[in-house]
This record gives sequence, structure tokens and C-alpha cells, in this order.
Amino acid sequence: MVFNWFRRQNNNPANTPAQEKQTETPSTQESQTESAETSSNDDSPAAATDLLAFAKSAYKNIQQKQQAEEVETPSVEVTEAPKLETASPEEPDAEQLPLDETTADEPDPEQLSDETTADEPDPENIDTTTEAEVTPSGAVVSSEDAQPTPPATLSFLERAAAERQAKQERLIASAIEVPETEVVQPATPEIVEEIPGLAFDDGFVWSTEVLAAQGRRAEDVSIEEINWLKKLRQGLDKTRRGIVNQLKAIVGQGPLNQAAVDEIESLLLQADVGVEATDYIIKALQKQLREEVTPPDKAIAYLKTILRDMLDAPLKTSYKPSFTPEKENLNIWLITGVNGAGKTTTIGKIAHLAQKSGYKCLIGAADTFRAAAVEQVKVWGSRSGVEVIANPGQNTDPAAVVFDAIAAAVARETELLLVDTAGRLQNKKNLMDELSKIRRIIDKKAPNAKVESLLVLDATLGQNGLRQAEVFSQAAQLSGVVLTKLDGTAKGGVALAVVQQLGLPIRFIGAGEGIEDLRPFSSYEFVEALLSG
Ligand SMILES: Nc1nc2c(ncn2[C@@H]2O[C@H](COP(=O)(O)OP(=O)(O)OP(=O)(O)O)[C@@H](O)[C@H]2O)c(=O)[nH]1
Repeated sequence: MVFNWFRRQNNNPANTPAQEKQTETPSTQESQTESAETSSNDDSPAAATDLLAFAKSAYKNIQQKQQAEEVETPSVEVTEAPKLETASPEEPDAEQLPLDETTADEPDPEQLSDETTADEPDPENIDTTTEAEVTPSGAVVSSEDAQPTPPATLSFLERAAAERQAKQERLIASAIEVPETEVVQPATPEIVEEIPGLAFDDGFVWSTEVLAAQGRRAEDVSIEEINWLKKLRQGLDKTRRGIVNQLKAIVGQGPLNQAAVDEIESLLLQADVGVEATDYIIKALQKQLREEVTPPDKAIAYLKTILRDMLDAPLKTSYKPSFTPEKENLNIWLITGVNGAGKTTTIGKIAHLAQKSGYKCLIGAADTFRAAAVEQVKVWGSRSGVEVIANPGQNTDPAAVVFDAIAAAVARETELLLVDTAGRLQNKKNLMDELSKIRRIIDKKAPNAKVESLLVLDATLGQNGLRQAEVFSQAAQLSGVVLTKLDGTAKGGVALAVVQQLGLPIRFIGAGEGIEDLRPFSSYEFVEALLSG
């Protein structure tokens, strides 16, 4: 089953492509916020224990998937046929090592559970969500599935509550055998063996909590998603540190007075939230906090709701909530923005996501204004394994490249054509002329294509970037923004300014230079990363 990285769900193999087209899934933003809203308010100790158990279960699932993959690799062939020319001298050992380690540390799942039982004498009390086994077909099945479980349609927290109830009933039934002291569940379940390169740390637990709150099951949590969320949170560290602690202190002091309002205002402006968005946030906060004394955590939860609503607002008006490329149809995404904003890198990263999600993808190198731009896009094309259509001549007509790219896309039944465009034209009129010419070609050559026009914005430029954005939004019929370089900037609040001032939805965010460092935007994840201190 292929995971669709644009809608962050598995493509259902049972569905025909036509069915998939009709099942217009809500965007990451929409689907996630709904389930998150119900669950994020539950901060009881029981919910915290459940979330920790969820994190542990997710960790074990990742570990078992990796071990299953290792077992599936033909390590026996490598060791049995040392004369094979393709195998380098180090490779057999490298292959064998992890296997040996696995056998030494975790001889079989039985033994693993024995160890756990030794720590926690009551088998009833062992968290059932943490046990998993590998079926003969290699699929990882949580042992939850082997026991009567609440219906899968329930949210994670509802299921957790039902499981708690069932556990409690079982404990009561076996109360005579269980000494009271041994029933107590450890606050932090121990991880038996750490996955290399993936620590079971605060960042991991936070990431799984964010995924759980969005309805993700422990067995569906992947290492890539964890890495991304950790990166996003780390990237917004500077912005977060600048805001959260001070905000908590201010809103925790009681009803908002003028001095508190002034302080919040300056904090938001420092994070480049912009005047308009800051005013909106302050007014919304005042509505709630003017009269009551609200505990800081509640006030922050309220602030999170305000920010999420702001970020999702464009989707509720004119913009489609989902922008997942349609399968078996040509989708053309024009990527615009000033040079240096991260256009080429973004194209490479989106091409990579498209490849991973099973789309037939192609890149059109229509930034002919700068010769090096074509070479750069070619490098990213080869990194993501996507072909690039370019015109070898210098200063060729970008519209001609788009023409060729569409012809190639149609001939190859391409599903996603990414078009790089020039960002540095002498003036707004030139830019407008060029982009409208490209749009005319698209309308003529691919009238049925689904066209998106995305503006790439460098978050580190803060408010200055927004001024450039205004020029582009007049020249290109923009349908969304890609916010790049969110890693390491203290100006992460610019995301709110983008939405408030431009009225455009954020479609992707970039938080690093690597090929995996870009994901579809989720207001829930962004706000959690921004405000969870
Ligand atoms: N830290 C960080 N750097 C990024 C990110 N996205 C892009 N960059 C870097 O920003 C620089 C410019 O990126 P490009 O993709 O070349 O930008 P461009 O808009 O295509 O500009 P030209 O190459 O001049 O056409 C490169 O060094 C990228 O590695 C990001 O999300 N985080």
C-alpha cells in the first residue's frame, strides 16, 4: 500500500483511481484539526499515561518493522555466496551485524514479553497496546488486534478510555492474585532497545502525541513522520522560546489589562506575526480573557484555537481544502517566487514526495532567465529520480519550455508537472507578462489540467518577504504559499501574517535543506510546534 504524502494517508488499493478521484479527502489541516480538537483538551493523568503508552507502542512498531525488513533482506545469500562480485567486502559483515545483534538482544518476541513480565508481574497490567507480533507474511500486527478491542471507528482517546475500562474490569476480576503495589503502572514504560538514530526522547513522545491527536494509530506511525515533526518543532524552537514562556506568564496573571495586551502585542510583533494578524489575535484573546481568570494552560489552549482558525481561514472561503494531485489526471503546479527563496529546492522536495506517493512526475525548467537555474533544477531532478524538460539554449522563451513540458507530460501520462519559473525579472510588468503567457499556454495545451500556482516565500525575511509576495500575487493567480526556511528562524510567526495579509492558504512548509525537509502544511502541527513549550 502506497502512502500518499500529500494527503498523509495510505492510498487504498481497493479503490479504483476514479473512486479515489471522487473521494476528495479533506486536507491535512481539515481532517486533523477536527480530531485534534476533541483530544487535545484532555490533559488528565490517565490521558498522559495513555499517550505515553501510545508513544511506546509506536516506537516498538517502528522497531519491529525495521527488524522485519532486515529479516526480509537476503542476508543469507550474502553470507552464503561471498564470491559475489557485487558484494563489497564490508557488506556481508554490515548485513550480518544487525541480524546478530537482533538475535542476541531479542531472541524472539516471547522472550521480549517475558522480560516485560518480569518488570511488571501482572500480565493483565501490561499495556496491551505495546505488544505486537510479526505475522508469517511479515506484517506487523499489534496484539490489540488479537484481543477484543473497541471498534476502530472510535478516536484514539475514546479507544484508550474503553481499553482502560476493560483493563480495570480484568484487574478487579483478578484482584486476589495481584498484590496492590504491583498493579501500579510505571510512569515511563521502558524501551527495551533503542532504534539507531531514533531516540525515544521527549521529541519522539511529543511527535507521537501530535499524530495521536490527529487520529493516527500507533501501527501507522512512520519514522519519516516522526523525524519531520521533530525537525519542525526544533526549527520553531527560537520562535517558540521567544513567545511561549512569556505569554504563559502574562496570560496566567489574570484578566488581560492594558499592560498585558501591550506585552502580548510586542511579543507577537517580534515573532513577525505582523500588525494585522496581531490585532486580530489580541481582539480574539481579549474576548475570552478580559473577564475571567484563566489558568495559563487553558489560555494557551485558547490561543492555539485562535491561531489554527486563522491559518485555516482561507480554506473555508474560496480555496479548496484539498490540493492533493488527482491521480490519472494532469496536475500542473507553477512554482513562483524570488530567487533565493528556495524555489528549486522546493521543486526537488515536492518531486520526491510525488515519487514516494506513486505519482508519475515531471519537471519543466522554465526559469530560463538564469542559466544556472536550469542546472540546479536538473540536480534536484536526479536526486528525486524525476526527469527534467529543459531547453538547452540560453534565454530561451520560458513559455516554449512549458509548451514542450506539457507535450512530454501528456505523452508520458504524467500526473504531476512541476514548473520552475523565473523570479528575478526587471519589473512587475515583465513578471506579469511572462506568467500570463505561461498560463495561456497551459490553458491552450492542457485545458483539463488542474493548475496550482504556488508562491515560495523565505520565512527568514519575515515582513520583507510579504512585500515581494504582494507583487507576485498581483502577477500570478496564486493559489497557495510554500513557506521555506522555517528552521532556525525566530520569525516563524510570519505564517500567520501570510494568511492574514495575503488571504492565501499555506500549502507546504520547509524546515531544512534536505530532500525530506518539506511537508504539506498542517495548521494543527504548526501551532503545536509553535506553542507547546
Ligand atoms: N535552512 C533551509 N534552507 C533552505 C530551505 N529551502 C531552501 N533552502 C536553501 O536556500 C538556498 C536557495 O534555495 P534555492 O532552491 O536555490 O532557491 P531558488 O529560489 O531556486 O533561487 P535560485 O537558485 O537563485 O533560483 C539554498 O542554499 C537552499 O539549500 C529550507 O527550508 N531551510
